[in-house]
Amino acid sequence: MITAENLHKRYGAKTAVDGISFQLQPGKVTGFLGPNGSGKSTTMRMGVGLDRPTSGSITIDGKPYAQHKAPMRTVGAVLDAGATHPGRTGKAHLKALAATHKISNKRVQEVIDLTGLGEAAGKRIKGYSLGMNQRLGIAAALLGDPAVLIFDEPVNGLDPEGVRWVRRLARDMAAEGRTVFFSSHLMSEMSQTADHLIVLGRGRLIADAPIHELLDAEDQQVLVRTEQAADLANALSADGVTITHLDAETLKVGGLDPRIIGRRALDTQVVLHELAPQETSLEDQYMKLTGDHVEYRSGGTTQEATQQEATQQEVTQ
Ligand SMILES: Nc1ncnc2c1ncn2[C@@H]1O[C@H](COP(=O)(O)OP(=O)(O)OP(=O)(O)O)[C@@H](O)[C@H]1O
Repeated sequence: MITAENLHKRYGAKTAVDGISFQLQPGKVTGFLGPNGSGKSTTMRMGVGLDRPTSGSITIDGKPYAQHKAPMRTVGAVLDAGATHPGRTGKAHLKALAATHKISNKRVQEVIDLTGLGEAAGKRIKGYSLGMNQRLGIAAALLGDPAVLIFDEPVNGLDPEGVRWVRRLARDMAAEGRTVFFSSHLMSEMSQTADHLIVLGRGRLIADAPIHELLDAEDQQVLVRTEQAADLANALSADGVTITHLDAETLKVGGLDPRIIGRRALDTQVVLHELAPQETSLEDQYMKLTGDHVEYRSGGTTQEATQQEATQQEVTQ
């Protein structure tokens, strides 16, 4: 279990993490989302003792990382997959790490097999592709068979097969009862991998919820097709209901459950040709949540920026 309590980190005048609290549960993949510079890596680094909180705490199973006697057996982390000795072979690197925790060579071979490093394990790390480096980082994290896994952007630079592999690994590890904390800014990745999401914006917590809640909580839109669009719009109109006429026979309805729309149509003898709830994508949801918390914005027109701000206002209202 990973617990953050009022965690702060400042670098000089820069506040990287601004008073966040959360508790991650075992048996779940928790996705850690946020725009560039929002404090994800800093939080993870503090989790494994590579950075010290300015105030507050982050603990693993009730203790700061550094106080665990055999940290590799408690937490496996992939924070900077490139942090290896380039002249060593992957296997030598893993053996050296294993030796620090009295982990057997048998286990070294197990993680080599588990991560699909295969023959590459016998080659020097300097010749590794980004994907091989990621696999090596993950192999190192798994060496101590830890109950907590912290992966910072583990799918970065991986090919589609590699991405699928990491996704499956994260799910399998959680299914075994481990706590899996996984950062990415690929929303599609999160929607397929995470059970729970923690979203940061400019160092602050802006969401901490099961993924389905983030998707369902949104005012779901329902597409309705009928030749009696005007009659149906009349029957549905009420406070809190938004109705957009997309064309003469198509309405987009917000603020009403599709079952209620169907029931009203029946009551008013309107024949429906289509009644289709529109999926809110995690991507949309994420843009809405973080719209106001982006530190590094890519060049866009003023209109785009204004629209983004308008969207944010809708969310906060
Ligand atoms: N060692 C450091 N010294 C000074 N500022 C830092 C340091 N590390 C991080 N920062 C700043 O803290 C903020 C948070 O950075 P962090 O790397 O944690 O964000 P992130 O969410 O992981 O971003 P990304 O998705 O780009 O990796 C950024 O503004 C960053 O520039």
